[in-house]
Amino acid sequence: MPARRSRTVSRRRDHSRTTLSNGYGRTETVAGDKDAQTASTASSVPAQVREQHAQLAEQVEEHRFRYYVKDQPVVSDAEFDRLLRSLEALEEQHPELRTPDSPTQKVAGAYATEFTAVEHRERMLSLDNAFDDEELSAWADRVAKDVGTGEFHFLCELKVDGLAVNLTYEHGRLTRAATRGDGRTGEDITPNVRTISDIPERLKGDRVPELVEVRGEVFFPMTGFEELNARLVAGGDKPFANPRNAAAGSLRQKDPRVTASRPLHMVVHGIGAREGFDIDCLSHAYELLHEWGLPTAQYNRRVRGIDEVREFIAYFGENRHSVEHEIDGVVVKLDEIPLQGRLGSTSRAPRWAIAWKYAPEEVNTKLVDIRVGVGRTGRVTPYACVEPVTVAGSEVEFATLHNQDVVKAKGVFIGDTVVLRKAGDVIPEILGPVVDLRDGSEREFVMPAECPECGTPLRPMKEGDIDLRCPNSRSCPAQLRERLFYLAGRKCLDIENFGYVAATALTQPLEPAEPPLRDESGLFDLTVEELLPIKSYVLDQDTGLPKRDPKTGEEKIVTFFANQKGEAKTNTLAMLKNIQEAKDRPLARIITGLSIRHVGPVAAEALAREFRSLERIEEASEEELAAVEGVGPTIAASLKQWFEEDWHREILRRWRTAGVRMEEEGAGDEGPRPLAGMTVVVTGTLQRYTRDGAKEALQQLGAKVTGSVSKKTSFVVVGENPGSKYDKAMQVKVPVLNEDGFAVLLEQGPDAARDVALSAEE
Ligand SMILES: NC(=O)c1ccc[n+]([C@@H]2O[C@H](COP(=O)([O-])OP(=O)(O)OC[C@H]3O[C@@H](n4cnc5c(N)ncnc54)[C@H](O)[C@@H]3O)[C@@H](O)[C@H]2O)c1
Ligand SMILES: [Zn+2]
Repeated sequence: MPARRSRTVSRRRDHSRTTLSNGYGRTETVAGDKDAQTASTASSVPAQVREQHAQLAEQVEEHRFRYYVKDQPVVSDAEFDRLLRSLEALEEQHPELRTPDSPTQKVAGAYATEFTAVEHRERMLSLDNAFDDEELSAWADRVAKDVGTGEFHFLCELKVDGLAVNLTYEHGRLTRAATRGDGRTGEDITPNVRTISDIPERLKGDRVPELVEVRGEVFFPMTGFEELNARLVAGGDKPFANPRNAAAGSLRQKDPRVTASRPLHMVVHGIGAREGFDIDCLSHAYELLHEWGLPTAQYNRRVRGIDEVREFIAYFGENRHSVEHEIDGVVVKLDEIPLQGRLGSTSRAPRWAIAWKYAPEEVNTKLVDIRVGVGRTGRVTPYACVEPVTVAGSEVEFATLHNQDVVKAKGVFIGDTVVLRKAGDVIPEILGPVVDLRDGSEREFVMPAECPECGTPLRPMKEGDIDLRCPNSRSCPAQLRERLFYLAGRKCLDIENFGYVAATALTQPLEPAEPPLRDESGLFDLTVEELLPIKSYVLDQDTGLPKRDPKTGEEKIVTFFANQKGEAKTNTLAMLKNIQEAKDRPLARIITGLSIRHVGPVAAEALAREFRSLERIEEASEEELAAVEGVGPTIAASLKQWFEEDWHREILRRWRTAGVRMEEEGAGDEGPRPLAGMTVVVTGTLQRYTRDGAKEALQQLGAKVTGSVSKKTSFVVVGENPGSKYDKAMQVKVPVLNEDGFAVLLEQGPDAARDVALSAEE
């Protein structure tokens, strides 16, 4: 890099006024006072409009400075885009205001004094945006018109949300890397970029060019973001508000060792100055760059017409999160390079490309409070209450925070402005705080010592657990309500007309004093007479707090089961009928509904398949439980603990008395169970049975099928290519059956099978 090209920026604070003076040099300015004065004397634009324009321009400049130079924006991209759009609209009405100095006319960005300023050989531009289909079509029409009669293609690319870099390769060697800066001059970040493993130091192959400027986006993968913030906070440093800022902040470091410690990646999305090779299309250029070892995008698609562009946009609108980096849109480009030249560029953006923006998934909002909720297994989880905002099409008021360590790791304080993200159907989450907006009034979250609903002191279930729990599992109103709601829900008994309000009313009525249910044992004994007098709050499912009437502000109280005449509502009768019908649900659903810690639908299925009745599960030893595929030691221990509680066994007793079927259908009436109590392991490939088929045949006869061989194993059945289980069986002297021996076991029973078993001595 020739020295005459570089200079530090501090000396470049020349014409007109800057909006911020904090030691950073800035090339961007709002229209200087002098311009404004000359213009105001000669123009018809009212002073008020002029003032409004100046203010807007200043705001835009300030936000750009915070975004590009400080890597700490204080507003969301959507908010920023709105500001810029209003500025453009104002200039549309009053074209005189659109001076070359206006922020609408320039490539946004600047360069900080910490870095050496370097000039790009070819300018780096921004992109024009399309926010709706009309804007997209207008652009495409214009391209078609300017291209004329010739054939052309669109190249669709993902718009990676990171920061732009320019890599200069001379004779195949990386000689310089720079940020975009103001488009002409960027910051020299060569040592930092050399630490990114995606970016080759030398280009591969024997056709490397004399010179090429490669443009791309450096990004921070979503998966590494939480970890980075946790690390920063633990070290007393400020967390980043989102992955984009983390990428920019990590790359723009004085000390490249810091950059090296961050998991940065790059995707190539353009080409600048070049010598020593020719290309006809951008897509071909990417192929070349790929051959040279550069990280080109894998999702680009070259298409013929705007309809195919729309398909691409729609596809990635749906599959936005299948990509390893954040995307905020799609960039559509004219692929043919000579035609690009014919269309040319404005002062800030090429006319041959446009960026389609997807609806933003990130917004800034205020973190009003952090409260805790109690789940059905007693786990107490902090959640964020934010000033309501609309994001990804829905209004968000709460975001999950998982546990107190997560709150700490995110580095957020109550009172912070935070970046909230809602991606698709995913539960909203808080990414990070906007540290630059703190005023000192923010306070750290402290985990409460007591259950917010029953006042019992919270504690970890066992030593070393991060999660705190309310140990009052039987009568903590929150736990009981959540358990009942879950029990009645889709995954379990699937009782219609039994939702959160019913669960609340049955367990914590305001009237009468005595609730119909003190735990779930009485569920099947409920009578209509008990339900009619009940009055209760309507609790918010997210917070557990009473909902209020929006008009009066008063807490809502409902008579949920009776109509105004005091008679049962249709829904109430339907609910009671549905409860009775639920007695016949499959065993797995009943098990799931017990809210045994760690026992979800999958484990419940495995247990039901293996033991076929709740009684047998209760009788099984911890070892036997753990041996079941899909169960394992944690769940086995949890099951044992659960059955130790008297009130848990009482639930089962009362349900049984009420007629709940606690056995697998057909259990008990499938005839003799000659293999009851036996444990069998199947290994290797059998000819006449699939693995599952063999298992089922054994289970029907009462045997338990497990995955590991021990002294207690009754038989090991071996097919072709058995593994170490066969050796183990020989070692511990368990009878081994080949496929014929297996048939004997199924048809004639264990004694006959023992006679035909292969023994260790053989
Ligand atoms: N929150 C704030 O305060 C704030 C301030 C300034 C800018 N911004 C945000 O920054 C963006 C505007 O920045 P901009 O002027 O760089 O324009 P832009 O992001 O709309 O488009 C240009 C940039 O897109 C990037 N890009 C990603 N994928 C690309 C691809 N496949 N092909 C070509 N380019 C690709 C390049 O880095 C290029 O420089 C907006 O999203 C804006 O909201 C936010
Ligand atoms: Zn409690």
